[in-house]
Amino acid sequence: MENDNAVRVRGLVKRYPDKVAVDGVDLDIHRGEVFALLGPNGAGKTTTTEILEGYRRADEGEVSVLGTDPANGDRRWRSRLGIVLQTSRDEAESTVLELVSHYAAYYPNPRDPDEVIAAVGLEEKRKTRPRKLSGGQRRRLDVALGVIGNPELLFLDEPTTGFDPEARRQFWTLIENLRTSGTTILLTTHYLDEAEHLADRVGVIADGRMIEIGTPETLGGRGARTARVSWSDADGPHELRTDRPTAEVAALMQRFDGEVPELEVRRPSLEDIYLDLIGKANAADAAVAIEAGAL
Ligand SMILES: Nc1ncnc2c1ncn2[C@@H]1O[C@H](COP(=O)(O)OP(=O)(O)OP(=O)(O)O)[C@@H](O)[C@H]1O
Repeated sequence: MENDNAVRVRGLVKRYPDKVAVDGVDLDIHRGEVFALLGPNGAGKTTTTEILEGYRRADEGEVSVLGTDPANGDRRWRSRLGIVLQTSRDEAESTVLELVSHYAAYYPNPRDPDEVIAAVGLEEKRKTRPRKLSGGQRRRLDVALGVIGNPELLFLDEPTTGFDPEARRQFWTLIENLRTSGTTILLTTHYLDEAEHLADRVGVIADGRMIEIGTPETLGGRGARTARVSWSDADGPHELRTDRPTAEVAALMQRFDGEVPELEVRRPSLEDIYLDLIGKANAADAAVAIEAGAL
């Protein structure tokens, strides 16, 4: 029987000749959640997801995706996945509608091509050939092809790279709708606001290792970190750190007898926390290298 997790990974290792790309990763992705994998360039995100998708073989570890080891995944198993790769395909001579319909025919239980095209905001481009689409529109087409098979688990590798802000917001709505309909989603992204907006949980990977997994609100102790209250007066800008920002703001209001100039209350953003985690991981690696006499 399949367990409750869409993805279960234990001790995953992948070595390339001159690099350990994935170095003992553990990961659970619950059914129905949006999980964002974050990490700097070269951290091992794509390698990890490609192993989950069955495109690469693990060297060590246990991997289960929808109850199956991807190394043994058959066509039926594959039809339950949706995959949106980083680089888009270039099917030259079909229109958007023809292409999406063509992909639909590969799946036992596809979505309606017109509905999917509308959901990604390409209705007006139904009759257009992909090479005539803008970069952002092509990405939407990629997403349409990824979801046409009505996947239980959708892999999205940097899906909104090249999107304008409006397209990104529309895409987020699409993902939220997929999540509502029960699709499990593994997202890799370099946009921390995207992870914050979409993900139930995020995992931060650096140099092949999973440094931390948590919700966007609590990662790296974020929820417990102190707030910064800043304002200005005749002496210039001021800032203080406090666990009781409301009381500080109330005191400032009294002092200024109303409006506090340039008042701002700020808690660490997910980006602050992420950079902190990555910085600590780099520092730990450097310390190990010094100890080993490598630096
Ligand atoms: N086919 C390969 N042969 C050799 N080394 C590889 C291969 N694919 C990836 N690597 C190396 O493995 C490491 C992890 O790469 P990976 O593509 O998984 O990182 P990533 O986190 O997805 O990065 P990005 O954010 O840039 O997409 C990198 O150092 C990369 O150079």
